[in-house]
Amino acid sequence: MSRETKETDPKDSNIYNIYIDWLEKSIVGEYINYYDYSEFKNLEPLGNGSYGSVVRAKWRNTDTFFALKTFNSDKITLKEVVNEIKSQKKVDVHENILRFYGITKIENGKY
Ligand SMILES: Nc1ncnc2c1ncn2[C@@H]1O[C@H](COP(=O)(O)OP(=O)(O)OP(=O)(O)O)[C@@H](O)[C@H]1O
Repeated sequence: MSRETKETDPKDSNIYNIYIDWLEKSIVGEYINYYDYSEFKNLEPLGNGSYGSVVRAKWRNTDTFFALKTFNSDKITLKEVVNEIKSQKKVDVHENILRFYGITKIENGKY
């Protein structure tokens, strides 16, 4: 299936809306912390994974640093972002698993 066909397929856009709804309801219901992207400063690249790049960022005027993971929309669907968040919540009881703090939205509207 070509990319164009995929994007205009109403079935796909319904699925997309289901995941956008899940994400936005989780943010509004405060099940997931939402950080304004403008609160992150001093962005420095950390590495690249199969989903996209990871940067180190300073939060507000604190000494707290976060690793911000971005998802390339051409490689991953929103469904996979949501599934990653759900999986992370199930396994974050282990000390070797990085803690998931929350989500932000970059200028182009991507989470
Ligand atoms: N919390 C972190 N602190 C420091 N570096 C990190 C952190 N998270 C990710 N990185 C760096 O970014 C790279 C990419 O991370 P990412 O989680 O996207 O992928 P991965 O775990 O390496 O592999 P995959 O994409 O297959 O899950 C890592 O290999 C690492 O170098």
